[in-house]
Amino acid sequence: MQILKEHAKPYWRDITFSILAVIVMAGASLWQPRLLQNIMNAIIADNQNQVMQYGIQLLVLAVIGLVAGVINTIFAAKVSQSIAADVRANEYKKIQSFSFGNIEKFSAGNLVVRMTNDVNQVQQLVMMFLQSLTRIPILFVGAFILALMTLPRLWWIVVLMVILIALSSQMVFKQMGKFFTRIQKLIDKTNTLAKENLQGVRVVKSFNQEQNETTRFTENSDELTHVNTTIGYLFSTMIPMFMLISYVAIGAAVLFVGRGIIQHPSDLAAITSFISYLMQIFFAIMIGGMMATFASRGFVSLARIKEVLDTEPDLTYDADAEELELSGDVSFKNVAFTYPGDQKPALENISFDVKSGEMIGIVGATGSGKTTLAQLIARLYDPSVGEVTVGGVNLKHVNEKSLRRAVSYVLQRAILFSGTIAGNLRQGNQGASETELQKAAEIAQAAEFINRYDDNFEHEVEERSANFSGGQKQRLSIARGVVGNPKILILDDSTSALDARSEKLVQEALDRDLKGTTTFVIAEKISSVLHADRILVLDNGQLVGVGSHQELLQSSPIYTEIYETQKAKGANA
Ligand SMILES: Nc1ncnc2c1ncn2[C@@H]1O[C@H](COP(=O)(O)OP(=O)(O)OP(=O)(O)O)[C@@H](O)[C@H]1O
Repeated sequence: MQILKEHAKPYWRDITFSILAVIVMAGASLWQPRLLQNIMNAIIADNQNQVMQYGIQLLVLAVIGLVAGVINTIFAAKVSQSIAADVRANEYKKIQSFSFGNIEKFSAGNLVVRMTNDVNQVQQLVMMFLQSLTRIPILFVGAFILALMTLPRLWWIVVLMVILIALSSQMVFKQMGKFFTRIQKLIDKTNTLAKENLQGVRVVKSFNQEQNETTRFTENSDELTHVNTTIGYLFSTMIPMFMLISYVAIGAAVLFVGRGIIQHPSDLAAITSFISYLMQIFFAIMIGGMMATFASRGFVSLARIKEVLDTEPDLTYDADAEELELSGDVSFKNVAFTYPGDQKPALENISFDVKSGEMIGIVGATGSGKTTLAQLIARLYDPSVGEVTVGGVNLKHVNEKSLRRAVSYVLQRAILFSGTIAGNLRQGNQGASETELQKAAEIAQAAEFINRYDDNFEHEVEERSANFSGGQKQRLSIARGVVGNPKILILDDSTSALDARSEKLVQEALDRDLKGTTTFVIAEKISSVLHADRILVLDNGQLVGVGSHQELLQSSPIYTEIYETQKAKGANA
């Protein structure tokens, strides 16, 4: 609720107009039966003048109600759309401040649902609130009082009908509330399944998993349909049930009034207006109940959005930290790191110093902690123990801009964004000139294929970069990494999709053109780091060897074993 209050503040004027319009609407609805009663009495009394007078009043009232309805809808739609847009923007802004760890905790798919489906629910909640929240109580209380005033001796019919409808609607709506929570969870799951399936479409197809994937998705989708249908059934039984109660009430009223109608002819007009009020009470309870149930769905969404907005980024930058030109020196001092929720540390007791301009290879078995180490240099996570410094500055106190300018991290999986090649490369350096783009592309061995396009760097990158091969994506990703001429470049297995010749050309170009840059090359194949100044050998999260290739062959059994195994397989040919 706090979120709604905060986001509603800028729109208080529109909200006031909308609520005023709704009050007028409710007033018009309540006054209509009264006027009809007056018209009928005038007809019975054969007073043509009064019939005309009330008839005109009825017409004016209808127009007022209509205009108020339109005004209410316009303002309610405007306010609900604006609040939803603000909530969505704030959520997006918050998510941008999240660390890797924060995002992993929610999962990307789940965050997308919280920014789309949940925001839509909140928008509907606001709309409903502005259209019905004031109207329903006014209508209920007004119709209740007016019904009693119209035919006071039938008070017991009104009270009995209210009790019966309220009790049965409470039963039905309580049941529905449970289903709405379940629907939300199923929508989350459906989205995750669809996203996983489409993103991993190549795996699905190559492993012939279409049938299994379809079954998994269908089961979930069927359950969603089942819950939605059950809600539909509940509605379809609820409405006739409520109608029955109100018709019995109307029947009773007609019966009791009908007996004395000859003695009291004015009761004929009163009974029509009494019936109208009974119907208004009935609709107020039913719509109020429905609103409360739908609102419960909106409140579930609000709570999910609140969870995102209330999450503190677990990695923040000191706003007062001075912007510096960081050097390429990197130090790890007794660093240990455990992923959130994990028991076992991914890295333990890591210490080393790297000087500007050095080329450092990082090798080790799968899961030994190579990527984790690289992520600590780029400050995607903070170490659990110890400290990491870049250019002599502890990363916990570094200026964010300085760090991003100094460190460029080319990820294991090349990810490009839809747009143009130039747009993607400039993510590494917004102000890069055409010449700088060309230079970066040449280092990454991407110039050759980019220059083959008529539109060169303006060539389009499709969604999920589907129009590029794995090797081309990696080259573009490397080009993006070097275009800013970083002080520190981390290549996390970034040449794995390149043939041996291209890989060698990239390494030679890096040696030649990024001379002062400290380069960390994470590689599965030792052949990729043979020429490194030093190689760090990781094993099960521990640093078990540091030295040149030749030194490690003398000093590190683990390194020698990996090297020999790869040599035997011809991997380093
Ligand atoms: N996001 C994560 N959450 C929890 N545990 C993780 C996460 N990422 C990695 N790990 C765990 O941390 C350990 C080190 O993983 P890391 O990715 O650093 O290894 P790696 O040497 O780079 O492996 P590879 O060569 O396969 O890329 C592994 O045991 C892995 O399961």
